[in-house]
Amino acid sequence: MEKLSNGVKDHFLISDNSISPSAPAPLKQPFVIGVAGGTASGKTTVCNMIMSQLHDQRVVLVNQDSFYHSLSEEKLKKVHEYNFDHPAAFNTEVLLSCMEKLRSGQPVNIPSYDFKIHQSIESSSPVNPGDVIILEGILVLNDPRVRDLMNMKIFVDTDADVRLSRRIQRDTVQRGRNIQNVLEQYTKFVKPSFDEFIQPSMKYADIIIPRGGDNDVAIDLIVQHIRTKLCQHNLCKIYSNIFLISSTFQIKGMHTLIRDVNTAKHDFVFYADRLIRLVVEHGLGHLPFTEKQITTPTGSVYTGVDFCKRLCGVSVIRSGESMENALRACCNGIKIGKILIHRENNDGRQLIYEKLPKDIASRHVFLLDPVLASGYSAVKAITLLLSKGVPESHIIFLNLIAAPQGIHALCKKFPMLKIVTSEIDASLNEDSRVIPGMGEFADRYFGTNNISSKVTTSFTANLKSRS
Ligand SMILES: Nc1ncnc2c1ncn2[C@@H]1O[C@H](COP(=O)(O)OP(=O)(O)O)[C@@H](O)[C@H]1O
Ligand SMILES: Nc1ccn([C@@H]2O[C@H](COP(=O)(O)O)[C@@H](O)[C@H]2O)c(=O)n1
Ligand SMILES: [Mg+2]
Repeated sequence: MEKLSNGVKDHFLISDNSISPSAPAPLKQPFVIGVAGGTASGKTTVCNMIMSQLHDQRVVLVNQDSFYHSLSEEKLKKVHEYNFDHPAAFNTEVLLSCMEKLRSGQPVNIPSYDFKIHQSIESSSPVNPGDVIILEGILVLNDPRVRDLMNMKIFVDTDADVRLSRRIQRDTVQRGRNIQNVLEQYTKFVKPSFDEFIQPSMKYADIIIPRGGDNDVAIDLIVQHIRTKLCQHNLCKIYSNIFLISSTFQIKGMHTLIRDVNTAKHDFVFYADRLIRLVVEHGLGHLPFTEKQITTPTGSVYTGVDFCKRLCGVSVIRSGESMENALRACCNGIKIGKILIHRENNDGRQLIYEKLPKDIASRHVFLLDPVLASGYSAVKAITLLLSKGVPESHIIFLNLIAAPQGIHALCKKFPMLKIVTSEIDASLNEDSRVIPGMGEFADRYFGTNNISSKVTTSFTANLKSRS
């Protein structure tokens, strides 16, 4: 890929939506990285290294420097009294608007800045959006509005003496300064502003890179992480507690069958069971474990792990009951509780019935419901589990299909909860049903398509009389 500053190789058009927990996620969002650090810490060097390793991706580099206010004639006369290291030196409104446009897939005109004349020059060619947007600058982690745009925040942490000596060299060679100017500016503005604004912004970084471009290990790890994130669904980039099983053609094939309106009950059950088993196995992988050593028949010692034993399942009646067999098959003798939640209208939910293990507070709980739609029922179920003393971090919600609306609702309200799902669907329709979805899961699994409402009514009445 050609080296780009404020540019990108190819035009790449994506949906107009921005990532926000309330808006439905578009199909593909660029991954935004912020790279901050003191002057001459090696930010540009680190960005160039990341870009060269991501040569097969469309990467756009945006410099915060491009958004410096141009100095007026009056200010130019007293340039030695101007603080270029203060947040007010930047036109952050324009920076935000350019970043929003790039994030939503629109090309933008980013100004170029000339350090010799302290003026910005309108860039003639538009910058196209990319798969990855890197925003680099001394103060990019200082303003919360700018930080909120980022999926990954990096701080390049290089020793102050090293930075000063590099700055003297760079500014005298490239930026038309003399040593006297550089030292005066450094003492008067650069260092005090570093201490007041830049250094304190380090606490917002996800990754701190000591020694900047010399730190190959850090750069490799960052690139690896970006590659992983680029393959992920947008919602997995936003929330760290949603786990989407990696798609394979087998999984896609099973989804094709269970989603097909013409699939007969027998096949629906067979393929739904296979998918449920995969989700359950994946969910089990999120349990804590302890190291265990055993002796094999050869007399050798094998160091392995011991499964977590304090578990239980809780199925949301009726569809969640379809997942019980898979859980029992994986965890012999596991206790399984039940919850029945009645849907009153689109957003109303009433808890009708609950039967939970008495000691549920001391167990890790697998909450079972094959479809996560609006999330109202799941919120009700999780709230019940929390009221019984189950720690939020001990609840793993297993489902086959999740709608973005349900994911936003749960992940925002319960950040410690884990959700394991096999596919994330596009949206909900006006009846709050998942689309494309697979229709009424319980009816298709239990073969109650025609008698569903009668069964549910009598079943609900029966359970009410039991409780
Ligand atoms: N690891 C390094 N070793 C030696 N010189 C470096 C190193 N990293 C950066 N430099 C030099 O230091 C100066 C500032 O680096 P740069 O990456 O532009 O910093 P920043 O973007 O943080 O101001 C440049 O002249 C660059 O070539
Ligand atoms: N006209 C200007 C504008 C900025 N500076 C200095 O540049 C530094 C930021 O750029 P880095 O590449 O070092 O991150 C900043 O510390 C300003 O002091 C300038 O000297 N003249
Ligand atoms: Mg730079």
